[in-house]
Amino acid sequence: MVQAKFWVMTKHFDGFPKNSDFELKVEELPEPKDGEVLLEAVFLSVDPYMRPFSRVSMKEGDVMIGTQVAKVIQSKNPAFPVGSHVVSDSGWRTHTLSDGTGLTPILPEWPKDVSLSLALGAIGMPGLTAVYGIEDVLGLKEGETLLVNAAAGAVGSVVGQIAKIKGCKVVGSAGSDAKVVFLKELGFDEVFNYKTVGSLEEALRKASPEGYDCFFENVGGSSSFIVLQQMKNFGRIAVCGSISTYNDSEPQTGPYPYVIMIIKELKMEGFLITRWQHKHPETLRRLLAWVKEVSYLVFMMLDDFL
Ligand SMILES: NC(=O)C1=CN([C@@H]2O[C@H](COP(=O)(O)OP(=O)(O)OC[C@H]3O[C@@H](n4cnc5c(N)ncnc54)[C@H](OP(=O)(O)O)[C@@H]3O)[C@@H](O)[C@H]2O)C=CC1
Ligand SMILES: CCCCC/C=C\CC(=O)/C=C/C=C/C=C/[C@@H](O)CCCC(=O)O
Repeated sequence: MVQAKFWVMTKHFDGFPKNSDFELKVEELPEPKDGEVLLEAVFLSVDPYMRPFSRVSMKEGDVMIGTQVAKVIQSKNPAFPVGSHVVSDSGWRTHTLSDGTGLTPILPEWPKDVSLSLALGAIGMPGLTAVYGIEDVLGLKEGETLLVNAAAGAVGSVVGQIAKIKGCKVVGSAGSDAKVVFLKELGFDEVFNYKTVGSLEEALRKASPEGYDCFFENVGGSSSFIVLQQMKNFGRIAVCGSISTYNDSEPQTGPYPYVIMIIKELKMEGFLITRWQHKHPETLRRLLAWVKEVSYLVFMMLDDFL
C-alpha cells in the first residue's frame, strides 16, 4: 500500500488561476496486479496549455492534467522494470498505478549527467514542438532570419538554438534583462526586453532592418499585429501559442491582420504537436544528440577557462 497525494481542479479557472481553484487530496493505492506498475513522480511539469485545455478536457473534481517523469517503484510488467524511468501523462500526482498504456520509457542512451527533467523540456514536449514548428510548419532555411517571442521559455529557447544550428539569424524577445543575458549566452544574435524597449516596432526594425522571413509565435495578442508589419514579403508564421490570451475571460478583439497579410502575401499556420506523434521517437533522439553536443561544448569551454 502506498499513499498517493494528488491535486484536483475543484473549480474551472476564471481569469488567472487561484490557489482556491485547487485542492490537495490523498488516497491509498493497492499493490500492482499482473501487468501493472506503480510509479513515483520525480518531476512534474506546469505548461501553458493546461490553462486552455482544462476548460475543454477537464471537469471540476478531476486530477490536474500534466506530464511527469516518474520512477517505476513496483512492477508486475516486464516492459517497465523497477528502477527504470518513464514519461507519463499522470497529471499532478505523487504516485500512479498504471497498466503501461501511454508510458514512454526514457531513451536508453540518456546520459547519466543529463537531468531527467529535460524529458519535460528540451528533450520532451516543448523541444518536439520547437522542431516541428521550425521544420514542418516554417520550413526554415539556412540564411533566413527568424523571430521568436517568449524566447526564454521552454519552447522559445529551443527554437532559437535549433535555428542557429540551421545557420539562421535569430532574434528573440523576452520579458526581463536576465532573460536577455541568458538568450545571448545561448547564441541568439539579437535579443530585446519587450517590456522596456518603448516601441516594439523600433526594436524589431533595429534587430533586423531587412525584416523577418519567419516568425515563431508563442504569445499572441495585439503585439503580433506589429510583428506582421515587420515581416518580409512571403514571410511565414508558425502560430504555436497565444499565452498572453489564455487567462482572458472575454476574447480580445482586433486589430485585424488581413490587409497586411494580403499586401505582404504572408503564410500563417497554426499547429499542435500531436500532429507529428508518429515522429516523436526519432525526433527525441535528435534532440538528445543536440543536448549532448551542447554539453560537450560547454565542458570544452569550461576546460579552456580553467
Ligand atoms: N502548439 C503546440 O503544440 C504547443 C504550443 N505551446 C505554446 O508555446 C508557448 C510557449 O510555451 P512554453 O515555452 O512551454 O512556455 P513557458 O512557460 O516556458 O514560458 C512562457 C513565457 O511566456 C511569456 N509570456 C509572454 N506574455 C505572457 C503573458 N501575458 N502571460 C504569461 N506569460 C507570458 C513569459 O516570458 P516573458 O517574461 O519573456 O514574457 C513566460 O515566461 C505557449 O503559448 C504554449 O501554449 C507549447 C507546447 C506545444
Ligand atoms: C483547446 C484549446 C487549445 C488552445 C491552444 C492552446 C495551446 C497550445 C498548446 O500549448 C498546446 C500544447 C499541447 C500539448 C500536448 C501535450 C500532450 O503531449 C500531453 C497532454 C498531457 C495530459 O493530457 O495529461
